[in-house]
Amino acid sequence: MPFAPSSSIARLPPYLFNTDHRHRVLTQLRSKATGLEKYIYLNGLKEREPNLFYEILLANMLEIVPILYTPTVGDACSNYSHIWRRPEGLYVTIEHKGHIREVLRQWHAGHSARIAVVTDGSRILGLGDLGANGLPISVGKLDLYVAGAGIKPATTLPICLDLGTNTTKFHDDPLYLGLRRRRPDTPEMDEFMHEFMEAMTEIFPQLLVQFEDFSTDNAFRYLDLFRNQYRVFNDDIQGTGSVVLSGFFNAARLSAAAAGTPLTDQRILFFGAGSAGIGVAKQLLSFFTLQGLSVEEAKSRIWTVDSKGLITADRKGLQEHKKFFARTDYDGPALTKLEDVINYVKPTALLGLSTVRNAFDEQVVRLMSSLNARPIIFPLSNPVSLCEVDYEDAIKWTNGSVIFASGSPYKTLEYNGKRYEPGQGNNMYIFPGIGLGAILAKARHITDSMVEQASIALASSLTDEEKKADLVYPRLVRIRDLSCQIALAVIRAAQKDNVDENLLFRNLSDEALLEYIRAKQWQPTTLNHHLPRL
Ligand SMILES: NC(=O)c1ccc[n+]([C@@H]2O[C@H](COP(=O)([O-])OP(=O)(O)OC[C@H]3O[C@@H](n4cnc5c(N)ncnc54)[C@H](O)[C@@H]3O)[C@@H](O)[C@H]2O)c1
Ligand SMILES: O=C(O)C[C@H](O)C(=O)O
Ligand SMILES: [Mg+2]
Repeated sequence: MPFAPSSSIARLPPYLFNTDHRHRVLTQLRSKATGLEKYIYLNGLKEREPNLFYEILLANMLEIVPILYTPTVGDACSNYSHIWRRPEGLYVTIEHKGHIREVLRQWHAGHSARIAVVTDGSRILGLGDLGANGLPISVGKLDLYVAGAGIKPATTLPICLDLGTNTTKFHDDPLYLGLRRRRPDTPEMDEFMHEFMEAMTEIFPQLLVQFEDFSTDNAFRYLDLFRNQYRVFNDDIQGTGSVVLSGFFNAARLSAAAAGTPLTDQRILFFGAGSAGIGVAKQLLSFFTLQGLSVEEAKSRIWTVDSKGLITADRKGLQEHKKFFARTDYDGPALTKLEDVINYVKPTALLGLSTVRNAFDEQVVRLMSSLNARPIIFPLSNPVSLCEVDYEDAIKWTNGSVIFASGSPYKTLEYNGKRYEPGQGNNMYIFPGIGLGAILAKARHITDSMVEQASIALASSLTDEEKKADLVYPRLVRIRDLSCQIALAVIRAAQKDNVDENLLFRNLSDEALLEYIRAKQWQPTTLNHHLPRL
């Protein structure tokens, strides 16, 4: 009789227990030729061995976050219909209108979701309307909730709303996974969104909803419509505002050390006036008023530019979200070239949220450098292929004086024998901590002051060593600790605003609450999980 293994253990290679499976996984990952292959490999690993996946992610944040998240997640979205392997999240489609509750109820069986990231795929990073291909954005943000804030994986819910797409090439792609139709008009979409939010709240009463990568008009409209009714926030408006304020605050401190300009005398030029640009401008305005400026004084420190040039109040047909910061004090000929705007404004800080690759060219960067001992230049558009200026060029053209943070990651580099370390001004530093704080406090709403306090907590978290290295953001490897500090600030702000339902925290000291938050963070279990499942 030939030998027949009687138990599954016999299927394991004999020396497996003496090898390090983590090492094997990293070796396999690193052998993949492209970012997209690495992305596919990691998501397969997450499905097969979730504990191992999160353990490896936590131990190798700098290497793995840019694969699961920005910039590679942008490639994953662009190609999602072609690389799709298995269901990874929930699709709610416009055809479900009228029975969204039932769709959510089906998903709910066995799931107790606490945080959902919801996109409608209409403005994925700077890549435009990707329709049903947008799901990986929600999946990637939730990977960071788990890794960065210690939210339990089983309580996360990635959602893509498939309302069609206006990118018609997808309608003709035989592999496209979504509905082949154009997006609905505003009244129909509003009806859908109201039904969706009502159903979400009914089926998942504890749920926090993060809106992600909605096109700008809808991003502002649904935030305004829902923020006082449900537990929601918009990451691109509020998360980005909060994270950029933190970096700006630390950058202003560095620029003040070189030029003596007080924080409230900074002159900030926004290149790009969409959900992100205006979200950041509003956050800065609010911060300036906390520093003692009136709203008018604070507004006078901010200039915005869109594809038509400097935004002025006399421009015809200005979109609603651009009106507040439109300048009333300029009546010359339209300023359409960035260099002309810079010569007029003389900014101390230039923030890019425009999706225009290389918009900060050599002339622009040298001009900023000629105006400032240490120019603040933040090219924040994602992914890296849409970034307004590469780090190396910004260093070279300012002879190393630039204070820099980009939306997508850049590597540390050497220039003239000195080491330079870039900042990454990405909302990934903020949303995990806001979510963690809001969930623990059982906050009914996400208030402005919760978002603002998150920003201040992040800005204040630089260590002495990080300050010495001229950093404007803390190192990403500390994200779990940073998320605890941000969550603490968010909980305290929720208490002040009386939106917290978990009243027990009110009696705890900051030290005790911080300890509690730390203890609540989910950890991948380390027992035996490095063995493949049989
Ligand atoms: N770093 C981060 O954390 C972060 C967060 C959110 C968004 N973003 C990035 O910011 C970018 C913009 O996002 P959004 O939601 O505001 O998009 P959006 O489409 O609403 O805004 C883009 C803005 O740029 C302007 N613009 C376009 N072409 C221009 C040109 N040639 N000159 C000047 N202005 C021009 C548009 O008029 C618009 O005001 C995206 O790339 C997104 O990935 C980054
Ligand atoms: O997703 C990111 O990397 C940041 C931001 O939310 C964006 O839309 O670009
Ligand atoms: Mg986004």
